[in-house]
Amino acid sequence: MLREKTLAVIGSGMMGGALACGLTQAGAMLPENITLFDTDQEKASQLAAKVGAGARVSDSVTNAVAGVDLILLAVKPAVVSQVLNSLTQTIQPNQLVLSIAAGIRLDTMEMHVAAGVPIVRAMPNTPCLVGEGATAVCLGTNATQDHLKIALSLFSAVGLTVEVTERLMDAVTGVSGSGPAYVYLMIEALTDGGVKAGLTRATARALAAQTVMGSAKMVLETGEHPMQLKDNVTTPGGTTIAGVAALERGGFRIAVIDAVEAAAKRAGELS
Ligand SMILES: NC(=O)C1=CN([C@@H]2O[C@H](COP(=O)(O)OP(=O)(O)OC[C@H]3O[C@@H](n4cnc5c(N)ncnc54)[C@H](OP(=O)(O)O)[C@@H]3O)[C@@H](O)[C@H]2O)C=CC1
Ligand SMILES: O=C(O)[C@@H]1CCC=N1
Repeated sequence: MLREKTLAVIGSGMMGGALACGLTQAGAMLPENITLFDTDQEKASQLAAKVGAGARVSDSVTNAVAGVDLILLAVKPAVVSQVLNSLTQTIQPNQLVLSIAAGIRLDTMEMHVAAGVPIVRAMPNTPCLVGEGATAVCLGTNATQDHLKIALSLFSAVGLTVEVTERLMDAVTGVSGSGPAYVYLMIEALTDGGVKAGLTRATARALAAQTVMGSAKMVLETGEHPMQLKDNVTTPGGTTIAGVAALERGGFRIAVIDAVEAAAKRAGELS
């Protein structure tokens, strides 16, 4: 179903790039069905080369979206309304707008499109690039179950996808939209710890990243509570409990909770 669709990606930055490349790498979309637009045309051309042979670059946002099935808004939140305003006459109700902008609500976007245009709001994350994204979607007033199916098939091609009510989108942004950054800090810190303990940086980084990936897979695949999985690692009187105690002394858990809360609050401010 998705492979026959045409897609315009507006904004060739980190997330537009992660989705466009992730979708073609997964074989979910054909490069020749993807048109890229960015105010910096060179950036769009560089992305097109990564998306694959046949990916198009448009010289204007109007030309990019005219007649395509799907329009992915991957610009910064502050310019979403401006981009939609410039396209009010162009976007038709038989097209589907997908916005990934943090904080920008459906009702705000609906004010800038013609009557009947369906919009799906989504919050993906950068691991979509490697098919391991986590995305939440919610439907605008004119979006039907068919539009939901299309959105789910698009984001599910590059990872896990859930549907939430819109009031939870800022929370999603705090957990999984921004979450990869917290995990990278953890990987970097684990790596530094390994280097401090005598490992080469390359070895420490590989071990740290694989440990994060393996631990995440254990949570997803065993269905066990993370606390149980943690207990399974902590041999009585052993090494792990010494490390866990050090993390608790450093306020690790509350620091992560505060990070999610701060990011969610910031998403709310962007609206
Ligand atoms: N990065 C992430 O992990 C995630 C980001 N998002 C959302 O995705 C969106 C994009 O974020 P991100 O990719 O990080 O940002 P980037 O700045 O990397 O990408 C946005 C791109 O859009 C370009 N741009 C600016 N104005 C226009 C315009 N009018 N028309 C077309 N292109 C334009 C920007 O150019 P210039 O740099 O010159 O402004 C830039 O190249 C944001 O709304 C963000 O909230 C959602 C989930 C995760
Ligand atoms: O930092 C940001 O605002 C975007 C939204 C979620 C991840 N990156």
